Amino acid sequence: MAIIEFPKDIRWGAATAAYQIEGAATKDGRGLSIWDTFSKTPGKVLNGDNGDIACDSYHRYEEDIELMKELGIDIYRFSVSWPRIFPTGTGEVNQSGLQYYHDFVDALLANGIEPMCTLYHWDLPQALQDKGGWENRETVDAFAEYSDLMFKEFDGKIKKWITINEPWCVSFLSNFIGIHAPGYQNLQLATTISHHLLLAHGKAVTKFRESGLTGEIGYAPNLEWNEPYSNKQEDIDACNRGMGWFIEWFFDPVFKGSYPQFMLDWFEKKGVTLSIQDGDMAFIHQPIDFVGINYYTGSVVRYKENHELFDNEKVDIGYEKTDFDWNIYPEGFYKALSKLKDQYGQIPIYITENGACYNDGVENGRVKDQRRIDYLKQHLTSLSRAIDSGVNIKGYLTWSLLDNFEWAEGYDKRFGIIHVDFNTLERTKKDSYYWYKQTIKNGWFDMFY
Ligand SMILES: CCOCCOc1ccc(-c2cn(C[C@@H]3NC[C@@H](O)[C@H]3O)nn2)cc1
Repeated sequence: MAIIEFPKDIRWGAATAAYQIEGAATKDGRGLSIWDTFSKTPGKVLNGDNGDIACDSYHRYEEDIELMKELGIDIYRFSVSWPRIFPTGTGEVNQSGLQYYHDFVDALLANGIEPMCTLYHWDLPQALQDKGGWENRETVDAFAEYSDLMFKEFDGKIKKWITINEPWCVSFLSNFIGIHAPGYQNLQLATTISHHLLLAHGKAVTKFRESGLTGEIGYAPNLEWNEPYSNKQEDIDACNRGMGWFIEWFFDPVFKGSYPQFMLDWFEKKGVTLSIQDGDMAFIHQPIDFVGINYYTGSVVRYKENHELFDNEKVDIGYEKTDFDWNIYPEGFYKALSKLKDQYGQIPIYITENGACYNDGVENGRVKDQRRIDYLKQHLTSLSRAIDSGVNIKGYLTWSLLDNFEWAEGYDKRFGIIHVDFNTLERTKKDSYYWYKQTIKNGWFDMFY
């Protein structure tokens, strides 16, 4: 017996995002997003998949909420499709879009499930991209306008707001590595965008505070753990640069009011500079109520001269991997959360994404995804270790409730605890759904059962 137990007041939830599950891409006045454009650009998304239909949750959310209710979660993280509210990103409001989210949120509340709303989960209105997207500071102000409208429109219904999901993915994965929308490969552009995203976060927080509305607001960075291959300083430094790209670069401005000097110096060596205007850091640095942490994987990393962006390389030392070919590295989850506490103090943390890609199918009405159960056990154990070590964990929301559109991987990569047949849209509860349901009910689990 190895019982892993959780505090009685921890929140248990699940997470999704608009473009990945809603479908109804042109329904009821929704405008185009950069992911509508990107997914229909040949070669960008595996199998040419797109979000036109996805899980059709736009029409099936009542069924999804029934599944959430049976699961026993008390909080559900979803995102709002910005182009459903402002079809061109700013200006005229689409009342049908607002009404859809009122109907959805009302149904959550009627079923005793608290909505946690992500305002930006990557589906930038294409009309804003056409004017430079996140490189253009006008997009920052458009986001503040959109956020302000949402705060006031949903006052009293939504009390947990997330401004930006995974700013590292939005900036560097999408504009330097280039595998996500809009798909550029320019380090200066990506770094400028990372600053504008944090500024957008800050201006939205300002709007929220000025509104005087009740509720909590935060953002949801993602991070990967880097474990030094050896105790050689060059390997340790190589890991710190790799993690600095996810942690210090996106945490220091918010929690310390400045970018980390070691990262600024490194970027300067790469010919990259940041144009920070007067007042920017004050917006970014203002207090927030929680931080959402998205964790999936970690790697062993060592120094490699003149290699990639940070003179480092991942070393595959044979860790078991998910069907996304990511290391299963639960130790990194515990170490990352401990690092956040050591460096930034007792900020309230919600785990806003954690889960695994396993592509098990339906056999005789059942999905035997034991590997996902094992992944969840290992990572929830790391979470328990972090809680026992004093990390201020407020909740855990698994990614994801449903199999969905996994960006550049399309529907090929399944993260759900509920299987979705993308031909029939039939939902099938996986073994992991039942395991998670029991764990939520008990508030504990047995590692070996
Ligand atoms: C070829 C080089 O590749 C470099 C790294 O490439 C990636 C790709 C993907 C990710 C990635 C995907 N996810 C899951 C999502 N989080 C938000 C939610 O929408 C989930 O769908 N998190 N991180 C990271 C890095």
